[in-house]
Amino acid sequence: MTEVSIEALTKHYGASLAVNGISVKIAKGEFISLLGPSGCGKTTTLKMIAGFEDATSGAIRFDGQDVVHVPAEKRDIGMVFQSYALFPHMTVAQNLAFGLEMRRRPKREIAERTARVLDMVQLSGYADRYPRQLSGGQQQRVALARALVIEPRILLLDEPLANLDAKLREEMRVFIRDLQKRVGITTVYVTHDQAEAMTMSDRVVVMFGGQIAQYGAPADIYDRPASLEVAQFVGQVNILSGRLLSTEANDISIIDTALGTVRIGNMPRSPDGAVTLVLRPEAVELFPESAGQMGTPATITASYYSGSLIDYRLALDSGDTMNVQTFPRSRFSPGDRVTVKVDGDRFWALGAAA
Ligand SMILES: Nc1ncnc2c1ncn2[C@@H]1O[C@H](COP(=O)(O)OP(=O)(O)OP(=O)(O)O)[C@@H](O)[C@H]1O
Repeated sequence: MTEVSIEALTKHYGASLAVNGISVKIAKGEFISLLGPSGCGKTTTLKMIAGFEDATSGAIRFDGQDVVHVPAEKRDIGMVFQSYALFPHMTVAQNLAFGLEMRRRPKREIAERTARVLDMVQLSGYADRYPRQLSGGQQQRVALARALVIEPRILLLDEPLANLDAKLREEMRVFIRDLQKRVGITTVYVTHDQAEAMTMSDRVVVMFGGQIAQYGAPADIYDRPASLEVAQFVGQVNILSGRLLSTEANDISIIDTALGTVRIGNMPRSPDGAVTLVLRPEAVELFPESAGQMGTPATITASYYSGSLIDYRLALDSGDTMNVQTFPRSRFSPGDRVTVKVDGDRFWALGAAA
């Protein structure tokens, strides 16, 4: 297993800055995702780790050794692309054997390793098929097998599931993650799909405009986003403006919001006392007004049913609007009067220390 350390890595394409001084440490055997919108520099970062692009400046270390000047073929990387990139005129077994033949491994070893890795990706019976005789998901598993059969130090995947349909994509997430854990290989995964990054990764690097906006465990990024941009990129969010009323001795701030007073720890100091709070739609509970619960009164303005969940839009009596997501246990209709309740620790103040 290999530790990867990226330090102040920068890439210019002419005058444009694709990657702007990013630093990331990836522990041995860790699975991290580079997550961000199109053009944020994910693929360029991956290509620099692989050695397909030269860095303009900065360091990339594998177990402490700077590989910036090591050519791609000597970096010992396994790579999987969105497009599979299988050799169409070769069978599955030949596709897998190719990298080992290039490394001049003995025939017997090639046969053994190919069979073992095909078994790992559950394609043992498919060795003699050609790529065109396989489904998209099977082709991607062959691409994964081909990357792993050379027993690389690091596995790099660039949007590997983007060509698959939604259901298969979800199955493949679990498949790749399980396989990665079994093999125990340090892995960097590029995606613009937040659900994919969240479900698969130990840690997620959120990138915007060539820079790192946040690097942390999925739950930290979701529950304690570093900025509004991160909060919005990784899920739906309600934004509430608040006003600091007072601060208690234990550094708990009391904040006035449209949902009542909220207590928040480690708040950043703002000169005018203004605070921006974020609240995930599923952190909100709704009760019929007739139930007489304590909370904030509101009216349902729209509802969207999606099977397992319902999304509501609602208008608070104060005039603020909110999105709420619930299980379809209690069904409300537009016009219904409701009481809104939120557990105090579900609020997150932007700029607060995580
Ligand atoms: N070979 C190149 N020459 C010039 N500019 C490039 C080149 N490759 C990438 N860029 C630019 O660098 C920036 C980062 O591109 P990159 O492909 O790394 O983004 P990305 O986050 O992977 O996006 P996507 O999800 O669309 O692949 C973009 O502005 C892109 O236009």
